[in-house]
Amino acid sequence: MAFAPTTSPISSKSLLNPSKPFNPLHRRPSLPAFRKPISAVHAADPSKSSKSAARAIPSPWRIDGWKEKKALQLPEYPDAAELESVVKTLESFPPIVFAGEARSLEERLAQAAVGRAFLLQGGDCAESFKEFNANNIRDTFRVLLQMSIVLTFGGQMPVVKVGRMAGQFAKPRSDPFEEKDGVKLPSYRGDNVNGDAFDEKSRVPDPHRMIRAYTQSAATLNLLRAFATGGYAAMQRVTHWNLDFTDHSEQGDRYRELAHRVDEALGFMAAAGLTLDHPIMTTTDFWTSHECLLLPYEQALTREDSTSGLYYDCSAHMIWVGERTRQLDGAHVEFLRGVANPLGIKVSDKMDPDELVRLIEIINPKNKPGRITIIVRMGAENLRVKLPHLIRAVRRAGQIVTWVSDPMHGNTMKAPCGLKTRSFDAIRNEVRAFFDVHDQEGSYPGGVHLEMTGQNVTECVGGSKTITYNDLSSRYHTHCDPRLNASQSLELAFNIAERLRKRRLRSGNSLA
Ligand SMILES: O=C[C@H](O)[C@H](O)COP(=O)(O)O
Ligand SMILES: C=C(OP(=O)(O)O)C(=O)O
Ligand SMILES: [Mn+2]
Repeated sequence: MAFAPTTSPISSKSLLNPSKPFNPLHRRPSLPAFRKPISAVHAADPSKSSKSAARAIPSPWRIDGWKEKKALQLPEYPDAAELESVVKTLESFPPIVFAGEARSLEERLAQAAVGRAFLLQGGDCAESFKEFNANNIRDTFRVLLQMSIVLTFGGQMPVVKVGRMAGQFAKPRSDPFEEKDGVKLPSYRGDNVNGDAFDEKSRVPDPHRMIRAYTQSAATLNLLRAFATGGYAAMQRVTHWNLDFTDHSEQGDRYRELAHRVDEALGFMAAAGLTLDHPIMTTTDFWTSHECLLLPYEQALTREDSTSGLYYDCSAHMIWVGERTRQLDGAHVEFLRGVANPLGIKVSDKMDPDELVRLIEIINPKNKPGRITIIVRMGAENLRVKLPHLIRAVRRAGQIVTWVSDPMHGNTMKAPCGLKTRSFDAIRNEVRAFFDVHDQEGSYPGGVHLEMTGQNVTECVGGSKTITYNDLSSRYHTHCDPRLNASQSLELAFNIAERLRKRRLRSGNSLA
């Protein structure tokens, strides 16, 4: 349970000494044994090239070893001493999450890898300092709860809820500069780095922003924990989670109908004498995640876990490497291979199957189930062509991964008004293609990764409460990419639930 007390406290020794060298291959014998590491298999196979054998013996990992590699998308801070002092301050702060929580998420993701659970990962493209308030946090949490009920009902399997929340503050950009009316300035890179106002001062990277991001993440997680365990998320409140503006809409009605069915089932269970006040019914599991981009911040929050001897990036339960920073010999991959959190890898149509296998081998040499989630984001058409090759290569290599669809980032376009948008139809089509390919390949669609909000924004076009290009500017609040609003998110959840239901009926499979 993510928000239950951890069984593996962080040692004070490690808090004082976060930079002790550590080799991820030297794990404690008490850890569960998994399959033979793939690197070991390769090393023992004389037919493998010496290049492959060399890959099998990675150099020992150090917490700051990434600094010796090429790092893309990192800001250049004007004052190195100021950066150093902020990093020192962050190192002295408590971790935001505990290692034990990350481990329990990894176990859940291992279930999703084999079709026994489904990941629902969602939240803002970029959290912001300006929009930091309780209502925003509550509304996104609430729509995720609603979606998870819809998905649980369709799939009849546990839904693993992970927010792009409490730390999603740093953004990679396609262009290092932004130009407006003949003025050229460095691009906005997320509130953890610089400001989004279009003036020279705002765009200068400021390390002190990392302190603000840390405190906002801690406060956000505190409220999420309170909602998750303090009664708000109790199953008996399933009919209360409707958002005001979905009250009189198609998606609101569909949700209400389903919530009443759940409510009736709870009534039946209570009448039959089953206790509904067990924590399973009164609390929920919720984890946090963000892109592991701003390495000085991530390093500063990385601590050695005294129980396992492993290093965890305690800025979030799960972190992922972005499409733009996943180079095999790059700084981000170097950092990630040494932290024991469950990790995501974003994958576009540019990913070559062999490269994916090598990347997985680098960051999961022990082939630990649940450690690697492949987040596919390439648009429906590309996906139908490319994903089968990726699935086959990974399967051939014997690697265990959780396949997840991000139907957002391969579908970004410019509306005639100049705003970035995404069409609901294109998003739905990519999810559909993702399920079709897994049906065809006999593999498992393990989850979805969405940019979404509980607010009634107008950022993506389409959906049953149709948003047109003309509507975009009325409530376009995102700080980076366009998000699904609450109604569009629910609508997509109903679509996905239907696919999960069909798979379940076809396989005659139930978890019971
Ligand atoms: O969120 C993802 C990326 O940071 C984003 O898609 C980049 O957007 P850009 O192409 O406007 O830089
Ligand atoms: C930057 C992101 O995605 P990608 O790396 O897939 O472009 C993101 O998830 O916001
Ligand atoms: Mn994005």
